[in-house]
Amino acid sequence: MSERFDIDETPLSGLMLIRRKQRRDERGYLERIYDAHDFREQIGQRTIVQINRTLTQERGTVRGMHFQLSPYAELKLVSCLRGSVFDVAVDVRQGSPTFLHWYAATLSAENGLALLIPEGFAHGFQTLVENCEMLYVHTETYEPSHERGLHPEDPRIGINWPQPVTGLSPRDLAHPKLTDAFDGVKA
Ligand SMILES: Cc1cn([C@H]2C[C@H](O)[C@@H](COP(=O)(O)OP(=O)(O)O[C@H]3O[C@@H](C)C(=O)[C@@H](O)[C@H]3O)O2)c(=O)[nH]c1=O
Repeated sequence: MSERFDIDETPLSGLMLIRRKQRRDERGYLERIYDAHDFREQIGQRTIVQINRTLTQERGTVRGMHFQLSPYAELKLVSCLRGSVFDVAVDVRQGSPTFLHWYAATLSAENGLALLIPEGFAHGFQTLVENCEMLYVHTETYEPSHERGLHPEDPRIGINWPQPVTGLSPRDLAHPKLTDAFDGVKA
């Protein structure tokens, strides 16, 4: 039990839904984004190596679905600090009973929700309003040669995006759709 967070399991083992508990006073609030002690079970021996922030201006924009291959596979804590996003993780773990299942949560500053996404998941999101800011806490360095992606509209995954998918980057548009040959990654 943590004073700073609710940490809940999702239907996909290892993928955790986090809720930040704000400390409010007349000035506003303080909330913790990451806590090595509270997340010790999930983080294990990993270390935080980078923290990134993005701004996405247009509503409906999708970024994703991204993951890195071993030895750069990573756990990431994904939080929304402004706006509201439909945040999605897809299980791509070889042999997983929930292989290619997806889980989504609406993340916003107001609801204080975040996803803690371990190795073996692809991640992406769709902005539900304009000007969404995301904060990523990563346990591995960015290694473009080991980056891979799933197409956000891959019919084999069937993510139920709340809005038409727009704003894909050239890289995300080029993600190939899955074939039977894809049996996942070692997590
Ligand atoms: C991810 C990343 C990108 N970059 C550079 C590469 C490029 O010039 C620019 C934008 O990169 P991208 O197009 O990959 O950005 P983006 O599409 O926002 O990538 C992100 O998407 C979400 C869904 C995630 O889960 C993140 O981990 C990350 O993959 O920033 C870094 O320098 N460091 C990084 O860690």
